[in-house]
Amino acid sequence: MDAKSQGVSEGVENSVKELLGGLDFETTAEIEVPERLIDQVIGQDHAVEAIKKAAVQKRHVMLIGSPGTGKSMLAKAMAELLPKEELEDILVYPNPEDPNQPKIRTVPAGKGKEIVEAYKQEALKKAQARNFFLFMLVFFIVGYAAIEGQIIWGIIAAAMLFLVARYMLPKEERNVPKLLVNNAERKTAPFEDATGAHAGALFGDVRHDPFQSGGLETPAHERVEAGAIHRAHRGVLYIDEINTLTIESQQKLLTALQEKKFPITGQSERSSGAMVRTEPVPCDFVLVAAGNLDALMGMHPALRSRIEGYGYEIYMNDSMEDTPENRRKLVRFVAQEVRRDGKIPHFDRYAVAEIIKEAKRRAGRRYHLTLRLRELGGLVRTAGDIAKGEGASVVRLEHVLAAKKIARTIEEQLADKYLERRKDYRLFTTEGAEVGKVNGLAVIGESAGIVLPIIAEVTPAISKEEGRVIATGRLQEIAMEAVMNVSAIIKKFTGRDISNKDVHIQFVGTYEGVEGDSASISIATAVISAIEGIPVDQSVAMTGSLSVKGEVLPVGGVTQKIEAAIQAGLKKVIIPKDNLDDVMLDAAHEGKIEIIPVSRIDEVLEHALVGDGKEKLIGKLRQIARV
Ligand SMILES: Nc1ncnc2c1ncn2[C@@H]1O[C@H](COP(=O)(O)OP(=O)(O)OP(=O)(O)O)[C@@H](O)[C@H]1O
Repeated sequence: MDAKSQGVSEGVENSVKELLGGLDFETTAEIEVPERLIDQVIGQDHAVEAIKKAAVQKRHVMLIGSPGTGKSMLAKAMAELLPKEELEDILVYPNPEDPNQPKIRTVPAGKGKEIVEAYKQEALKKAQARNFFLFMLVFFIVGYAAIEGQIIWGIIAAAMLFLVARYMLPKEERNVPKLLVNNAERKTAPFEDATGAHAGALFGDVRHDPFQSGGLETPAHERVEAGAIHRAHRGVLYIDEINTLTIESQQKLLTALQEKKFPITGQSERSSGAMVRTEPVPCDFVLVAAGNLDALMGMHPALRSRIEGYGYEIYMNDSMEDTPENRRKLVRFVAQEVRRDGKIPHFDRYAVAEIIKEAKRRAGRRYHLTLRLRELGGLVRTAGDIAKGEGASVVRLEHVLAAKKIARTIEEQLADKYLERRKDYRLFTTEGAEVGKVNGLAVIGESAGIVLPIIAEVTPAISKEEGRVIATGRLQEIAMEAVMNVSAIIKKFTGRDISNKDVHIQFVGTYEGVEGDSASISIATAVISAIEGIPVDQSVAMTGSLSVKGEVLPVGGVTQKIEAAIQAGLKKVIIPKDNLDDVMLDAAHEGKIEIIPVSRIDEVLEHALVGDGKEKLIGKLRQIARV
């Protein structure tokens, strides 16, 4: 469908084209996706280079960074780069000299299965010959007894013979080796994700045998189970949140890394498996350890230094620059995710543009695109599911917008609830004018905006020596500092001596998680309004930090704050001029509020205050500012 038939104006079409980095396509079905996983990784060029080098040199890698930026994807990609020809199968054999120390053999990949099959055939042949002999013997005994008229005794004798043969004679199948690690069907080197694995799953285990004698027991070698370190032999072992492994496990991991082989023994001390210990089992893997910065703290120093000394440590990017090239990569990302999912339809260009807009919004940084691509991929899938549910053959803009409503973060959902509750109590007003009351804006968590009303009252000082600034509501330290700065400005700009006054500032209904000094222009406005007795327009919301010179400085989360103001029904929003480029409203919010960029406090007051006295005050402020 072209722009005209979708009723899209030329202006919108141009901005979509810009968002798509100039790419021209109808749906993502036309976008080429590279074959290899490593070429699909977006925005982590440094990590990709290191992984490629590490794969050639078989080095260990440590990836540190935020969740969902592609750490496990890189580890998987590394497994694809390792040579498949070197893969081996690992077999465990019974040891006639010491049954508790099974033997270990390696053979080229694919051979293991053949060997086990051959042993089984051999055992079957022997068993068949023995059973035939046994059958003949029973037949003769019973036959002979029948001739002698002693059939009952004959049957008893035959049964006993059968039991003896069953339990006493050696069983050929007990000598069949077990295939511990089977690489026959592999198309690439193994990738083992051992995140959160307990010791048994990581280092292998020997199962407990409830029947330990009398010919009923399962031979030790059959009870041996390989661990992730063994299955990762000649491939990649990936462990996320490496610091959550016990120190003992990290120590063992270090030994396995150094020795490149590690015997398997029963992990549970009181089980019969604990007596069994195999010969060392090969585990020549590349370790890709991952985690956030905390992971480094909780890591065994020797293990860390092993990786440092024999590999690469990489810090993952959280965002990438917003360039046409990188936007094109995100277009490819949508195509990749659609193909990977396999069940959702492809996206049309407007839907992809909205995803890229969201990537800008989520970056939380000017001129950047987010690289928390797992979350963005979640949005892609939700939009796909909605489209599919409707029976649509392509995912369109409306599906992405609907998905954005569903795929809200916990913080955003919390903000919704907060807003709902506050509507009940009407903690803020959206019309009229009031003295000393301002609709400030704040963010909770990283992703949700809220309206944060601020009230200021000025009273004669209680203390005889000097007035004080008293802040109530649960203010965090930074906000408290903002209050202090503001009082300095007030003294300077109002020209009034407030040293004999107490200024009370209340953050209405604040709760944990609100922080930052982004409320300082709101505080200043509320206090100035209270001192001068000039009312504040309640249909205005504002955010911005204030310097002691009266400049309005940029703050974080403007988009989310503006969205909160729109949802609260406010008409105008004052933001720092420097934040104008950070505003990334989606289609549902665009044009719903008047955005006023400002760079000085007098501009804030110009737009926020109403009534007499206003012009005089602002004139005075400007005069002071010029001095
Ligand atoms: N840099 C990237 N390039 C392309 N796709 C990505 C990237 N990062 C994440 N993805 C997508 O998100 C999915 C999840 O990412 P992945 O599991 O690799 O994240 P992670 O960093 O290992 O997160 P965690 O530490 O929480 O496990 C990937 O399978 C892929 O679809």
